[in-house]
Amino acid sequence: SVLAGNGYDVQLWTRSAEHAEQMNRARTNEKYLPGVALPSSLHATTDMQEALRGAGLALFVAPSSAMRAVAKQAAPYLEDGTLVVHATKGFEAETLKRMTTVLSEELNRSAESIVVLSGPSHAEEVIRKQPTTVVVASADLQAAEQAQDAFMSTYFRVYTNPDVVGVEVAGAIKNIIALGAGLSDGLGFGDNAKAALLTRGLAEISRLGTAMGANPLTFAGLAGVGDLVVTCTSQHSRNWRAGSMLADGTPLEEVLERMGMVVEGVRTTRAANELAKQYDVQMPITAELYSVLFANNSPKDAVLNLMGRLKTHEIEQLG
Ligand SMILES: NC(=O)C1=CN([C@@H]2O[C@H](COP(=O)(O)OP(=O)(O)OC[C@H]3O[C@@H](n4cnc5c(N)ncnc54)[C@H](O)[C@@H]3O)[C@@H](O)[C@H]2O)C=CC1
Ligand SMILES: O=C(CO)COP(=O)(O)O
Repeated sequence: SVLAGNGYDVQLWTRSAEHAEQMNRARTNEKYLPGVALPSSLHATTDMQEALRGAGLALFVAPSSAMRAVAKQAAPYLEDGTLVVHATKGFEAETLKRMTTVLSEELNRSAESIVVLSGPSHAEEVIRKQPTTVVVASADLQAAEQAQDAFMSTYFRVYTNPDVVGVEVAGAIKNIIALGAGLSDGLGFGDNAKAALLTRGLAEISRLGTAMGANPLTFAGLAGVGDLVVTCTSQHSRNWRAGSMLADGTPLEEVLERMGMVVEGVRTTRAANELAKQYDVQMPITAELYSVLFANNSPKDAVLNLMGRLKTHEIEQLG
């Protein structure tokens, strides 16, 4: 909708013929964003070749679990001059790879040329043209600026950042913290607990991100603090909602079924738990979430474990 509003002809690819037909007929997306009119220059299709023919820009936004499969389907039709952007928040579960790596491998182009778009941007608000700010990151500044120009509008402000690793890690890990914030609210804890989760969650994001090569300043930006705040506090957040349902003892499978939309934080918790080992960094909130999601630990015990950790410094001591 943002791109269509900026005057581009947009082809929205979906695997579901029924969904494409519904959107083209009713000019709304009843399944995911009901009741809001879609721009007239947006056309839904299930034909990947049609979607990519002559495209100036291709935005990949499948769930992380489907990114490789979707990129595989796109690869034969993607033209050399098409700018590749993605807005997916997660890692590939089996390989722990970031999304730019997965796209680079499947699309047979350098990871440096790919752009990631991230930041606090719930679709429910963007489609209603509510003021939103995001960041586009790429090792190639020209590519980032091309994406910035394409998406920038009166209600959608876009910043560039060269730190792809930082932006991708922040976007993925904040979903774990949002699950925790939902759990905390669901357990009836207050604002102090949520502020603690956000702040110590940011410490976890920064620790893993910098170990993976990110610029620590990225985590103070839109992809870091910005997205953490929105996902931990917004009524729209799928991860927050899933966390709050888990708090009352609803089994994970049932929570995911009831959500009916991707809850990236669940798979990301597994991936981040592995990455923490690989990079030898402490991620206590992630570890407790892992134990709740995958080892039947109770949310209350997870809180007790976090509060009962050995005393430590807030930041590393100098000298
Ligand atoms: N919803 C939001 O406000 C935002 C979402 N994101 C990110 O965008 C990504 C997608 O999230 P949502 O659109 O919210 O999820 P969603 O669950 O609402 O929609 C996912 C779409 O992907 C399709 N899909 C799933 N598996 C597929 C496959 N194997 N092949 C083809 N299509 C497949 C589904 O049919 C559905 O149309 C996630 O990584 C999320 O973190 C990022 C910013 C904001
Ligand atoms: O990343 C998002 C907003 O920026 C969406 O988060 P949820 O998946 O928790 O809704």
